[in-house]
Amino acid sequence: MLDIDIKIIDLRMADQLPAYATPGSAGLDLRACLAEPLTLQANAWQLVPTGIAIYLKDPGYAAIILPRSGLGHKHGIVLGNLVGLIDSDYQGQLMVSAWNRSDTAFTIAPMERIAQLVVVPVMQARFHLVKAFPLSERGEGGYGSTGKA
Ligand SMILES: O=c1ccn([C@H]2C[C@H](O)[C@@H](COP(=O)(O)OP(=O)(O)OP(=O)(O)O)O2)c(=O)[nH]1
Ligand SMILES: [Mg+2]
Repeated sequence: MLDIDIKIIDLRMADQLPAYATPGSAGLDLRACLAEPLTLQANAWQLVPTGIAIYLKDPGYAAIILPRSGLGHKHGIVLGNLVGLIDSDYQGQLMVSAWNRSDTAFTIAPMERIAQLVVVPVMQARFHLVKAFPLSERGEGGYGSTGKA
C-alpha cells in the first residue's frame, strides 16, 4: 500500500475522497465535481473537474485515468485523451476529459463517478547512445511479422 498526499480543491469532495470499492479494486472512481448537470451532445467532449488533487512525489509512480467500463460500453462516455497520465510531480486538480463517443446526448450528474484512477509503478530510463544493437531474435520485424495465427 502506497501513501499519497491528497488535497481537496472543492469542499463538496471533503466527505467523498476516492476509495477502493472492494479490497481487490485496482481503480479509484473519480467524481464529476460539477455545480449542475452537464450534457455532452453526441461526439462532444469537455474537461470535467474532479475537485481533488494528488501529489505522487516519487518519480517511481504515476497514475492513469481510465474510463469506467459501464459508462464507456453502455453510454459511450470515454476519455478525450483516451488515457490520462498523471505525472508524479503534478499538483494541480485532476481533470477528466469526458468524451461522448456515442450518437446520443448523455448528461453527467454532479458528483457522478465518471472515470477511474489507477496508480502504477514507473521506471524512468537513462538512454545510452549506440551505433548498433546486439542482434535479437526479432530484429527489426514488427507489425505482424510473426504471422496471424
Ligand atoms: O487526463 C488527464 C491528463 C493529464 N492531467 C494532468 C496531470 C498531468 O501530469 C498533466 C500533464 O499531462 P500530459 O503530460 O499528458 O499533458 P501535456 O499535454 O503533455 O501537458 P504538459 O505540457 O503540461 O505536460 O495534466 C489531468 O489532470 N488529466
Ligand atoms: Mg506532458
